[in-house]
Amino acid sequence: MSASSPHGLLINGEWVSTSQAAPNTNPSNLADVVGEYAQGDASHVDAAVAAATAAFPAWSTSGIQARHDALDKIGNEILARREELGALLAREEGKTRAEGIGEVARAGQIFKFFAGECLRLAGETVPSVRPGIGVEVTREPIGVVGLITPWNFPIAIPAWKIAPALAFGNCVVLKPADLVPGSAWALAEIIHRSGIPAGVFNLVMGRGRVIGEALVQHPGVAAISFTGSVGVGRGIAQACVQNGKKVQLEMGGKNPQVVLDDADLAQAVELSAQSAFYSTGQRCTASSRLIVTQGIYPKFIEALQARMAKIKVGDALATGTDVGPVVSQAQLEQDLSYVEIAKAEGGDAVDQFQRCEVQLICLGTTLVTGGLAALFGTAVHQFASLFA
Ligand SMILES: NC(=O)C1=CN([C@@H]2O[C@H](COP(=O)(O)OP(=O)(O)OC[C@H]3O[C@@H](n4cnc5c(N)ncnc54)[C@H](O)[C@@H]3O)[C@@H](O)[C@H]2O)C=CC1
Ligand SMILES: O=Cc1ccc(S(=O)(=O)O)cc1
Repeated sequence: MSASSPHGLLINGEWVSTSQAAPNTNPSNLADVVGEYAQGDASHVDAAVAAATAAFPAWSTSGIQARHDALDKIGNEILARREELGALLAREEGKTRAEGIGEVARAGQIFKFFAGECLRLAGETVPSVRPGIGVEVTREPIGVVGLITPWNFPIAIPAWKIAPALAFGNCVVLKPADLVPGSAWALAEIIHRSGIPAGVFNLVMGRGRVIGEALVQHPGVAAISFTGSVGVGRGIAQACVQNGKKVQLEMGGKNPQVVLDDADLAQAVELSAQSAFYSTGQRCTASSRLIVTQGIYPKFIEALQARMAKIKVGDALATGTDVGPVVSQAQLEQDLSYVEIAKAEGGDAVDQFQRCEVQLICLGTTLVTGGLAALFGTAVHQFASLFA
């Protein structure tokens, strides 16, 4: 098939169509379908792993200059197309256009950084305790790596994982998040045209329980790198240990922001507002818990509420929007359930809360005050523009 819609899988350097495809919907406007994207099954994982396995001997010995040149070229194209790809990202994920462009630029820089790393591959020689014996430490590729990525950074997190894997001579099967296949597909298309050999990089889109699990269970996959929820990550860790695979996990976090009596009020308010609400709070580094000492508490809360009132929530692509929609209806429902938990755990009031027009999946910005020690006692990674 061609690279046109429905967007196919990339296996062994070929675009592959499937019997199933899924729409990629704009969370700012549910009537806007970004595109149809192929949904693979376990047989596509088998084919992608076989292609990557076949490509591995040549790629892993291809030389650092060839790998540098490929990654540098990919990085340059991403950077040159940052506006277009940033708009696509904002359209499919709901972060604002500026945030989308910033993320795309970051992805381009990541490829260029790892292009540089190809050229300074180093090892170590260390003396042994046994006379006349030397110890040499070298870094070697491990084979085929399966990369499973989340929806909140649809291009930067794939870039974090793909670029170093390729730089050090591994071959890749990427399974992007089902909600946001568009940015990953665009990235795959750029990688495909960069001239890297067929099979070195493969894209298999589809459901986590189908494609993700098939990758994790596949005997031909030497390592898995995963970013996503705690529950899924735990299951992946167990399966990888059982199957003798290397595994790298980045899962939920719960980031508190501490504001002490002697804080610079304006700076503390700005950092808190940016950290909690921008990117719709859908960021591993977002703060979701505020710990404020008593001396500054009243003026801090008042100033934070005034700052929140200025945040414009709306269509991610519209001029002037500060905070775009929540990524999906399911995530919105999860976010709303956290507001209820916060209230049930002793929150006094929901001070700011906006829901947008029918077409928008929006949470708005929410602050729950009071009972701070009790609030969200569980280590929930809430991913909502919500401060408790
Ligand atoms: N630390 C972070 O950056 C992230 C944290 N999260 C947290 O996870 C919550 C839920 O987000 P989800 O998208 O539902 O995360 P998720 O963990 O379900 O999905 C992440 C990736 O894993 C895949 N996946 C799902 N089930 C799988 C399975 N059984 N085996 C292998 N792969 C599987 C998904 O298709 C996706 O590509 C968020 O609300 C947030 O709290 C989500 C994304 C990123
Ligand atoms: O989810 C957390 C996250 C993901 C990506 C980045 S960056 O764009 O690479 O800086 C930051 C935070």
